[in-house]
Amino acid sequence: MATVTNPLIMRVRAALETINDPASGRNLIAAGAIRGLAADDDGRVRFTLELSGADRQASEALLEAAKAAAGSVDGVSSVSAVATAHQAQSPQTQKPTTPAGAHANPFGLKGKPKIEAAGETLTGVKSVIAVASGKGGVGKSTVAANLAVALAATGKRVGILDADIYGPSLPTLFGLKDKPTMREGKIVPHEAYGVKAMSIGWLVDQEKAVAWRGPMVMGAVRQLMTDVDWGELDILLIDTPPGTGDTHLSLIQSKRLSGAVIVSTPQEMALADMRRGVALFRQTKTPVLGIIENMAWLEMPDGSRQYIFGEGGARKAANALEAPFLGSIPLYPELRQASDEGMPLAAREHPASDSFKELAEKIGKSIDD
Ligand SMILES: Nc1ncnc2c1ncn2[C@@H]1O[C@H](COP(=O)(O)OP(=O)(O)OP(=O)(O)O)[C@@H](O)[C@H]1O
Repeated sequence: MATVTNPLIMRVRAALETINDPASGRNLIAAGAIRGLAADDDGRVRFTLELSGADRQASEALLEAAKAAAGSVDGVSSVSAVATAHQAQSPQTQKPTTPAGAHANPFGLKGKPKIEAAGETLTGVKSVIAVASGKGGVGKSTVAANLAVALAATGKRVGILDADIYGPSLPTLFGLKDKPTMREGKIVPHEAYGVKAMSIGWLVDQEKAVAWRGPMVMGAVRQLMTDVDWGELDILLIDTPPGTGDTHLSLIQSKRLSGAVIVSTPQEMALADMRRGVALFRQTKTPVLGIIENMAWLEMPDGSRQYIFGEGGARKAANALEAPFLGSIPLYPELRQASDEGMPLAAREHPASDSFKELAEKIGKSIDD
């Protein structure tokens, strides 16, 4: 294999390495799916995405993700790419109800109901909103859980689905340890703090989940969207794993996302990853409802602010991306403590609750408009 020395191409390759090919379980570069990658002096990048185990819908989603990843690289002015997918199954033999590349029953549920076709899922749910972050550990799950509680307090019927397969935190954040029950072949979500709550952590043994590859992850996400009895909801928040991977692709493929909210700290490293997330959602025509800055500052006893991760970075990045800036959540030791104790701070009196309430009102309004 020829050695790549063009720095722009090397950066694009690195970006493409963050996208997984669910069929092979390897990243697009390692899977050899990227062919003819080239860039000219003006930063115009082109490549062909060659997939052998994906159907048209899956390859379209992967193509969009690959274009978004390449397009988010510094120095890239445009991306031109096409997919040449070979059908994994012929149209006659392909089952229309399970997307190609997705494992049909990763939880091994007994009496597993039929996975419905995309478009028929979550019929009682008005808006499905993904909560995403480019980087891990920025407080995405904490924000999602508290936002759900704050949204419920505004009178909306709210559900939260913790789809962070490799690090589910909702059981801890809501203090719910018991597995959910089944009713008429559907999983019944827990109810806590006025919110219907479901976590992949209740269904999957964490030690096994770390070894899950793309098809299992995609199947799990599909099942969580279709096999949970959400009933009638105004908003379903989906807490996704950090980065842009199989979970995001499954959600995009389901065509049920009404929008995405992106959480970031003001730190430049987190913002760079956040831009990639924004690019993915935009390229797949998922509206970015806005950006939330978490851990924005630490309030000192004298009332001054310490900007531990830098000042105002997420607001500036949101402006540059022309995405709505929804607001900032400071660093509150009580927020961490309440999360560890399984009692979301948004359910109590605290300045953080006011911040979550403001965010909830903005998000509620953006989906009502
Ligand atoms: N504003 C905040 N103030 C204080 N602590 C916070 C704040 N936001 C999050 N935390 C704490 O930071 C840690 C990481 O938060 P969290 O698990 O929500 O991040 P995440 O982005 O969802 O992580 P992952 O990458 O594992 O999905 C937790 O201990 C949480 O309690």
